[in-house]
Amino acid sequence: MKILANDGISQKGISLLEKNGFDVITTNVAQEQLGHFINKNEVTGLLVRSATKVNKDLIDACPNLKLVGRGGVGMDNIDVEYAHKKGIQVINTPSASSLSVAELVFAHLYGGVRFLYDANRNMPLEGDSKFKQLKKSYGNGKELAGKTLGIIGFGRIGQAVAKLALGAGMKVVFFDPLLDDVSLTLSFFDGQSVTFHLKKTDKEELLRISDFITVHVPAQKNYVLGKKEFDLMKDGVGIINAARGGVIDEVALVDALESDKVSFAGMDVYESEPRPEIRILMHPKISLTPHIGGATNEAQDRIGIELAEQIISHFK
Ligand SMILES: O=C(O)[C@H](O)COP(=O)(O)O
Repeated sequence: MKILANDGISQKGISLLEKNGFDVITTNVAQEQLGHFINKNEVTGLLVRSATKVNKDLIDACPNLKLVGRGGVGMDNIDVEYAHKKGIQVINTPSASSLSVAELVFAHLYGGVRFLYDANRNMPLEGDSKFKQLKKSYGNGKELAGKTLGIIGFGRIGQAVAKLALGAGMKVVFFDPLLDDVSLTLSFFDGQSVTFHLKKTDKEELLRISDFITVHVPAQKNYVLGKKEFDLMKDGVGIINAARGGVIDEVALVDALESDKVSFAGMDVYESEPRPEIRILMHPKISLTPHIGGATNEAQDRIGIELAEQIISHFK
């Protein structure tokens, strides 16, 4: 059986598949040529990340496709319902990248409260006075410890973020329409553990009391944070979006940054991807990353292995 990993797959995933008799192709075929390539090479399993779109057109063009695997969490680039209708199995790896996304959220948070994104851009090549001036302008940083982190969406990634926050000495509040109380156990390297019991907070209350807000929900039809929500927030709040573009209204976000309602934003995903709007790209109070939440060696290894194991058990 031939598998095309069109957006790449870790070597560990490839090796496991090959050891079990699968033929793995790792070429990146352009969207327009994908249907032709799949048919010509008799590919029956297509693996993707977020770049390749598995839409109705592609599914219709590939009648011999039996499985689509998403290396990652979000399935918004796959027409899952239509694939199922055509008898195609669709799989993903819902938990393999949670910790990596959570760590990126913290990279944005720690970077935000100490102005790292701006300091990097502005460090002078020479000149004592410019250095002194920057030292002063970045002289009112904040500690995360003791502050309140509001987490909207409390699935695997939201909970992984919460664990890091609790470990960093933050107070955590969460809102998730599907959950009430959650117990989280933090395990330490020496085998000790601590369990925290968290109660769901009302969304409005979360917006009012949080010093930082991070969103961890799937792709949405409506904004989760727009003008109405920004208006309710504390002055100087920090905002993180490592979930999906379209979850936060970017026009309202830029307005809130300009009025100092929001002090900084950390963004890994954009309403317009892969080319974010220029006002987002150039904004001095936004820390930007190019959709790399799950892009660590560890997460990609776990993803590759999990995909391979699911494929092996499905076809054997
Ligand atoms: O949904 C996901 O798993 C993340 O957004 C990662 O997307 P990527 O696989 O394109 O990096």
